[in-house]
Amino acid sequence: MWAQTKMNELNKLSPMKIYKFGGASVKDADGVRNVSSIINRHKGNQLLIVVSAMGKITNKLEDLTTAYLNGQDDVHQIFDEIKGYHFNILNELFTDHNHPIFNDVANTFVEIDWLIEEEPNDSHDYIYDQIVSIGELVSSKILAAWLGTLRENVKWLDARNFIHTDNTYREGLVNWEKTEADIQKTLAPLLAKNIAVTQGFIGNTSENFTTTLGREGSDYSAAIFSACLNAQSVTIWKDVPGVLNADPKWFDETERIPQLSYHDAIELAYYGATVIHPKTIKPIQNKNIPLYVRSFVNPNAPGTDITDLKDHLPIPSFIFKVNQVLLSIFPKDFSFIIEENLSDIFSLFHEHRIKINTMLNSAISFSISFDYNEKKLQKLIADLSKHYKIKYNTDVELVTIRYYNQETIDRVTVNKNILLEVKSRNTCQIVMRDKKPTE
Ligand SMILES: Nc1ncnc2c1ncn2[C@@H]1O[C@H](COP(=O)(O)OP(=O)(O)O)[C@@H](O)[C@H]1O
Ligand SMILES: N[C@@H](CC(=O)OP(=O)(O)O)C(=O)O
Repeated sequence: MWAQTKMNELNKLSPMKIYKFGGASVKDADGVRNVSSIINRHKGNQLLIVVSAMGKITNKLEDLTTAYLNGQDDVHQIFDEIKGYHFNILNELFTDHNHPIFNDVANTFVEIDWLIEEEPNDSHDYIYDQIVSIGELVSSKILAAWLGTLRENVKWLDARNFIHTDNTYREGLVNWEKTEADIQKTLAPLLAKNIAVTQGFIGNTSENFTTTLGREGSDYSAAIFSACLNAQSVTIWKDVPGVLNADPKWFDETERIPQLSYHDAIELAYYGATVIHPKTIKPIQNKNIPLYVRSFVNPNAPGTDITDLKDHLPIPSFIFKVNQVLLSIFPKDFSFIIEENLSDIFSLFHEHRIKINTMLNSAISFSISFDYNEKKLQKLIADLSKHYKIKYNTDVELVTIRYYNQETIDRVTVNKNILLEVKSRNTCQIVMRDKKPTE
């Protein structure tokens, strides 16, 4: 009660805002300039900027990790490409090559140099986090340095001093109590006098080792900071005009959703609308903080406001996932699938870190669709086959329609064979594949 009153007072006095910029927004020097000009429109302090690694650098850092762990010859070549990419951006931004940012970035990369000199004896997930986190550290340093040429009171902050996690490397679980305490004690007073640039995606264990929060986790970082600061709002700047009723990469005619409830946003993100990371909404919903999705290409355009709106989505929304596996599991003796079998099956999915996208059970089979990954699939099948008979199809698609009707189902299933269909009151999921020309 006391803490809540104190937080409300703090909020009244210092209405902080959070801006989150993803990799696409800072993929080159023009991107850094554009992002800085968006930030620069904000008057005064009390702004925290959360930034991801530049462009597709996280994928490149993943390649580097794999090459190092496998002892491949191209480790140094991949690392040089990563460094070259960042130094090209720096050279384009800063004419003064004595600017301290050049050394700062070089020193950050030295962490990787030291690591890859040694044999990879630590756990693979630990090594992954130590390498991949460098992407966010470098991008935030570059953005802060460039912003510092445009305005005063810009501070670079290490998110690892605030976001505390357990030691589940690659999927750090946030210690909310410790995180909130540090953010309120140290970050809130700093933001009163500065605007700060920090990293998405990364955290720290109690033993001071870097963790990551799961791929695409920077939106989630922005939500953690917002919730712990009791911020006035959080804005995530994207390459799209807002949340649309389908991914424009797959759908030609999309519509922007101007207002969205937290509830619908959670559902869309959960089913795979990649515009928002699924973990993002809950922390800010708990504090009733509005989430604005805006276009960094057109920063004055209206976008989408995600709030505690009571109305549901005004139009049906579609989420496509390609490259799915549909796997059906049968008891070897053709007995019924019972709770004990389900418990076995779910444990194996959990053990192999496979996220279930949809499932359906019948008397003698249980069918599940999930993202295709050859290695994980083969290991899962090997384990399941000990007790069950397995049938599976790869290369199938999953479409989820929120607020569906027959017309929308007919629209997405033209020339498709439906392999599985699951309906709840508001959501329909269909696993399907292209009809063969003879069908
Ligand atoms: N319903 C949707 N509305 C808008 N964009 C969507 C939707 N579903 C998927 N997307 C995709 O999300 C992308 C933006 O998210 P993402 O690439 O993760 O951003 P960032 O990495 O910059 O944070 C868009 O380019 C778009 O292809
Ligand atoms: N760079 C990390 C974290 C992230 O969220 O990035 P982005 O905001 O560009 O999706 C990743 O690619 O997974």
